[in-house]
Amino acid sequence: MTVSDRPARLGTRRSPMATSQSQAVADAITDRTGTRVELELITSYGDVTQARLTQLGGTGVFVNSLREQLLSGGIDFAVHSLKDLPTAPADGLAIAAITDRDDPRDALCARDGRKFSDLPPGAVVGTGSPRRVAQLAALRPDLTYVPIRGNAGTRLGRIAEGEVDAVVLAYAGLARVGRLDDVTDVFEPEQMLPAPGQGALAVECLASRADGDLAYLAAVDHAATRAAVTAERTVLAELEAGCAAPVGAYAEVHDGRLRLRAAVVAPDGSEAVRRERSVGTGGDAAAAASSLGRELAREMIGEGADRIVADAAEE
Ligand SMILES: NCc1[nH]cc(CCC(=O)O)c1CC(=O)O
Repeated sequence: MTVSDRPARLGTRRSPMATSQSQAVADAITDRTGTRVELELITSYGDVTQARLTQLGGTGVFVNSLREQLLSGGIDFAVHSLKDLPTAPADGLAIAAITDRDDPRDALCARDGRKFSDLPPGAVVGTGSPRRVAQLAALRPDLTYVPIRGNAGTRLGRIAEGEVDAVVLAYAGLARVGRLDDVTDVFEPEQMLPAPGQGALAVECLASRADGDLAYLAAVDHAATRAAVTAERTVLAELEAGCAAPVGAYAEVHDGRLRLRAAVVAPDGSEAVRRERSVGTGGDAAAAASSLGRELAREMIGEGADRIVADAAEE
């Protein structure tokens, strides 16, 4: 028998977004490999705390509980939003697959169907992400940016309650919770670069099983997405920045080339380092992607990007 009797246990956070994306990955695995997959709901610290993301002290608040379950054998593999995954590799764990990326852009959901350019001066925009605040402030210093927490539904609720005039969220996340009707504008990468890894999902498991009994997970790996997010995450790692840093990075494969764009923007939008660079994707794509990210980051550091990151971390 090629298909195991016991379904594989996929660990996921409990939020509607997490369970929706985890179910999509579970279905893709079953479609491509015939392996049955069962969701195990895990509560994470990031889900229960009301603290601002920037005050939680470091990266990984959403992934630690899942990783504990992987290491203790409570689950077989976990699905993470790649942008929530720290760039440092975790001891004993491996990224067995990175699935085909969903729309990586950020989206605006505003009262009265307004576009970003139609928001009146002083309008209140809710977002807890320093990357979003910095890039938005660079475009519209005349708006007021306030932190906001909670899942997508809670954040969208703040508009109806009159607390904010608009919120900015990942388009992919809104799609996963069925809230695309709330989107009134979408930011192109030329205006605002997404978080490294935004829109992509990672399947993580014990390193010792990735080439063993869980080798079938490679069936949902997507090579072009893996190359793109490798380049983006290398920029973040080289800048010694975490997921709460004002760093945007986006790479895409086009006509056989991997094009990487990145921006580091001061929290008030007053200062920015933006660069882009591309490389041919023939040969070892993973190696080309990481050297592309490293070279771009070095250029940016030469222009003071590391200082902007360090200053932002002190605020
Ligand atoms: N930090 C929370 C988080 N992690 C992943 C997504 C969106 C989906 C994705 O990028 O895959 C979100 C919500 C948001 O940024 O609006």
